[in-house]
Amino acid sequence: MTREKMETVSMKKEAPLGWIYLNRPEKLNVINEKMIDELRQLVEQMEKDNEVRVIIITGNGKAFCAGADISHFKTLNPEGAWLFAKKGRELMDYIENVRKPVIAMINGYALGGGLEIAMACDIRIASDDSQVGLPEITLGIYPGFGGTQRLPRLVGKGKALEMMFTGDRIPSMEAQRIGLIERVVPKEKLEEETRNLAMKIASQSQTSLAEIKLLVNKGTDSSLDAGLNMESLGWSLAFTTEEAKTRIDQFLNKGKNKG
Ligand SMILES: CCCCC/C=C/C(=O)SCCNC(=O)CCNC(=O)[C@H](O)C(C)(C)COP(=O)(O)OP(=O)(O)OC[C@H]1O[C@@H](n2cnc3c(N)ncnc32)[C@H](O)[C@@H]1OP(=O)(O)O
Repeated sequence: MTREKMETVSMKKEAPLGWIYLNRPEKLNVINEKMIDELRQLVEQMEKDNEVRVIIITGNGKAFCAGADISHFKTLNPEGAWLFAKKGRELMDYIENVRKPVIAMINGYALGGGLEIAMACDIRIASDDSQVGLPEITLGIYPGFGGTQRLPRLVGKGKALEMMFTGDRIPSMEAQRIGLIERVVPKEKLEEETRNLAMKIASQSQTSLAEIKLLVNKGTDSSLDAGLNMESLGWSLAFTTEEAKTRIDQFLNKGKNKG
């Protein structure tokens, strides 16, 4: 097991899993520029590491992440705000497109930019005491790290507008009901359930995982016809991989190896 600690994030490599911790627990892991840089660095590092097959992002302490650091807003002029939002947005795009599955393990509040990180991940699993929301409107602003685009794609337009218009926090069970979170588990089982899910995914073909992720992400933003064509092209290539040949042979030969 390898561990690494930076100023605002830390990591634990427990191959085939790579755990990334947002690590400003005394401030509920709020996001500053340093965190954006360091989180990106760790995700890139794990993307390149062949021993890591699934990446998990979570928060240290009692929150996943309470959003962007509001104390930093006072110093922002419009140009600075634009640059900060751009940097954050590029990080979310990077997480969304990294060629490995990324799971958000939500351990408490996931608000504002924190929920935007979770929404850029592929799957969200949360403890039963977690709360999520986009409360930016209560500060006179609105989501700037992709929330106005990713939330409606996950929960539909009406629910997304309701959440962003009110800024209300919703419990994880409600978030699961509307399709924002995939699994809710008892707080004390969060890590175990996340590990089980991640290990199951990690046992699958890496090529297939990467292709499925790409097809779903690009396909949902294309016409059905374009998406189906992408699937057909990709599928025919996947069929020729050594891994597919081996797994298909294993399935076909399993009866022959019995008694
Ligand atoms: C320019 C582009 C921006 C891009 C888009 C992103 C925007 C955003 O994310 S805006 C921020 C959205 N988030 C929020 O509005 C949440 C604000 N926080 C809260 O409402 C509460 O802290 C809470 C409900 C999450 C938790 O309440 P509680 O359990 O009572 O804990 P405390 O309030 O005492 O928090 C502990 C500690 O953390 C500081 N803190 C919490 N959230 C933030 C934040 N977003 N920014 C800065 N600091 C935050 C809080 O001030 C406390 O600090 P101390 O007083 O020094 O202990």
